[in-house]
Amino acid sequence: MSIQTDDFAPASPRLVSAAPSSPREEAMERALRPKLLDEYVGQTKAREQLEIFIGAASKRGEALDHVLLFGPPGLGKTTLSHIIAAELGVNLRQTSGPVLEKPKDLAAILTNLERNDVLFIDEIHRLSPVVEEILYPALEDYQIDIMIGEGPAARSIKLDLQPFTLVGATTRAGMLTNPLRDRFGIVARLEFYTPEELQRIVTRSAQLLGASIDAAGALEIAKRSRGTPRIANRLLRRVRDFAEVKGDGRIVAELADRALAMLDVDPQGFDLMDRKLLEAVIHRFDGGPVGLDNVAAAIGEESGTIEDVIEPYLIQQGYLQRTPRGRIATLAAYRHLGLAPPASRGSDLFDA
Ligand SMILES: Nc1ncnc2c1ncn2[C@@H]1O[C@H](COP(=O)(O)OP(=O)(O)OP(=O)(O)O)[C@@H](O)[C@H]1O
Ligand SMILES: [Mg+2]
Repeated sequence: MSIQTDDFAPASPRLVSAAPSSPREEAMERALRPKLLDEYVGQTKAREQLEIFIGAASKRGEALDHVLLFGPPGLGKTTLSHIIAAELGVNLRQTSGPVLEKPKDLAAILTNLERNDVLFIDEIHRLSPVVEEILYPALEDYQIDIMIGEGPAARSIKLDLQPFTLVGATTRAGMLTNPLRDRFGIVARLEFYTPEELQRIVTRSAQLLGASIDAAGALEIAKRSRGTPRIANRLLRRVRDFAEVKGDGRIVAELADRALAMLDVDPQGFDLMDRKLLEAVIHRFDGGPVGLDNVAAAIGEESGTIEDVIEPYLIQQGYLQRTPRGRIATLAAYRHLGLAPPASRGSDLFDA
């Protein structure tokens, strides 16, 4: 009997979590992934940079400079790494920081790369220091030093590699060591998408899924997706289910609104977790400033998850501020929760 891996997914994964929630969802994502730069919506700055550098490298028949992609989960880092390889017309070899336990794991991959191939290392901030060490000469001179033999007879030999491009992805650029960061010639920071960009993504995905949607329906989903394509595609699938059961299958704004309200995704795209975080800062810590660890303890969430997944969007949207003294809830947060801001607060803290 075959086992459905989906059965092991948490019973109710956070609907607007930016992380993929199940193997089934990952398969769906692969199907919706744009394959070429032209289909990749938004991220104008990163796209323009890459277009030029990829064009130039291809023209010269050289390997593209090493690329670092960073930004919150679900914004398209993995997608972009596949596109880079496809645009260069080379193979993509994919691995991740935590998978590469020993130097020889990385050496095996490096020595098997063909000329100008792309090596994609996801979660590159989690490389172990010994593995990172052999990466430096590989990136700089396309060479690695490996040890052969053991004990007193052991010696190190240099091996030449084919020229290649490392594409590193991370949600935490701040956790990269300086020597590693310095070795990337191209650094692209992925930004949250605008509602209009997400509307294009939702429309395209609906087409691929054979779902019927109008422009306003797509925009309603887009506005409630926390600036994140992964969430937009997930909400689209849920709304489509709703449309098939409660409507005539067509996704229009009013139906999308009803479906998302039922799923507890509010008009800003915030879910229970976002509201819990803002409420904790306001009610338990008088609006802040409060340290990350205290917030984490108050809402029972890991501080890493708060920092990488929950708070970047709240900060970008101006609901939360990160200051040296801790997190502060802004006036917008009070308003969003229907609360009166404390009179004692200087209004200079808040954006008007
Ligand atoms: N620019 C884009 N245009 C269209 N679709 C996109 C774009 N970026 C991402 N997507 C969609 O969002 C999904 C998630 O993207 P992806 O897996 O590349 O994110 P990620 O940044 O690698 O996330 P993580 O940090 O979790 O690894 C993809 O399946 C893809 O369909
Ligand atoms: Mg990824």
